[in-house]
Amino acid sequence: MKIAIGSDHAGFELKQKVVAHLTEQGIHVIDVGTTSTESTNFVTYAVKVAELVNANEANYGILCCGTGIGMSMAANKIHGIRAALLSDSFSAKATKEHNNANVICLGARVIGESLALTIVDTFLTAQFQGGRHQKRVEQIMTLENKR
Ligand SMILES: O=C(CO)[C@H](O)[C@H](O)COP(=O)(O)O
Repeated sequence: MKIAIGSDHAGFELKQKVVAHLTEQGIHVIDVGTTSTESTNFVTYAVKVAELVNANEANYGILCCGTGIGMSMAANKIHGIRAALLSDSFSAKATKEHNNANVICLGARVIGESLALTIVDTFLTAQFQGGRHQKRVEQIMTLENKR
């Protein structure tokens, strides 16, 4: 499995924790930056991660900013991306099982490191259930074709 990950300055420290956590598990991580806590703009990293997911160079994307909100807004503007802003493990499981999310967004100023890592693990190990959810995911994808 390959994971693309990115953050702005506010999400940088959490991103580093997630990178270390995934690398320890032998997961291939593509880190698109940022590389410090120096102020930067989150949209740049949301686009880089989204493009890696769309190019199938990464199976999933993880985005960290202060709230996760801006990252989710930006990522969801990119064709093919279904980004979920997560702050609990129930939703982390459900968004893979029901929505087949391909990007998750975390708010470093909202949730702690431990919960963030639990959310990441829960999302990555859950499986899309298909069935009744397949049509709903297709309906979401149809929406972006109408834009
Ligand atoms: O959460 C975010 C976007 O949703 C950003 O991380 C946040 O807006 C950055 O704020 P600041 O420039 O004041 O550190």
